[in-house]
Amino acid sequence: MSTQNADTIEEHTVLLPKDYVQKFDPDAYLQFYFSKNAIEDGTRISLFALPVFAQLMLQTMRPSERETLLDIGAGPTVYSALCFRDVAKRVHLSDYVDRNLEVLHKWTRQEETIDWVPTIRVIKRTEGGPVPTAEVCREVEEKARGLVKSGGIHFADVHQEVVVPAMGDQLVDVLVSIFTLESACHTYEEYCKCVNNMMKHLRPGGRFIIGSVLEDNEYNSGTQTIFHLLNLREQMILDALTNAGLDVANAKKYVLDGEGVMFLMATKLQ
Ligand SMILES: C[S@@+](CC[C@H](N)C(=O)[O-])C[C@H]1O[C@@H](n2cnc3c(N)ncnc32)[C@H](O)[C@@H]1O
Repeated sequence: MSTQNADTIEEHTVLLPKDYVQKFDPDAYLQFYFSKNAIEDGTRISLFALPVFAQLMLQTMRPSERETLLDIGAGPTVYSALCFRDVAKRVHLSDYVDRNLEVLHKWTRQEETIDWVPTIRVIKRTEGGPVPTAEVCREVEEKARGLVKSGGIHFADVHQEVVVPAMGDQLVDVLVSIFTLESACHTYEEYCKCVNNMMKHLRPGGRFIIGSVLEDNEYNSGTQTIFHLLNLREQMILDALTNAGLDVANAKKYVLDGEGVMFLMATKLQ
């Protein structure tokens, strides 16, 4: 996700975790990562890993064990709801930035946001089967939208003891967080604390799914707005998850070296 190369090192401002509320632009982010061109140009590793995890959950958990899913730091994106539409009955999307939550609300009202069909096509390709028709894509999106309407759209702050206050005492069966903690944290100590905070929303025996950037210092959130990332080695993430009570030894993990990302699904120990 770095924007520098050796020949053209340019001075640029790197925004910090505290700048998300002021400076994160949901439209620029969606355009940069989820527009038709962006989806067709690059591999979205998440759209490969999440459907694989979804399939695994369908095979290993009874329907009654996977009713609720919470995505922490979803930003303006709905791809977790799209990927896990057959896994859960209720999907809760949450984020720190009100503008992101507004975009999610717009999507539930079927108002114009980004066109999710290119993303749905990639998800369907990962799931296998024929190239989906426009009607199939519409059904996938409608199902995901229904799940989010049954769940909710909530404020989240990973730095708080109670990350998503709107969840109250309700523990979820599946907790998802993609590219959020390394964006929200300055130090590894903070990171470990935030993992512990998040994990309080997951029931023992439930699944935690994390997507993380590895060993990078910054990323482009669209229109050359560069945000800081906490530089994490894989082992640092595994240690934080182990200490937070996850069964890391038996986790399902994808590390894509060329891409500098890791996706992992682990069970919360009883
Ligand atoms: C790189 S984006 C990832 C968005 C989405 N999960 C995805 O995969 O495209 C990082 C997200 O972290 C959110 N974030 C930043 N600080 C946060 C905090 N303290 N608590 C929760 N989320 C936060 C931002 O608002 C932003 O949506």
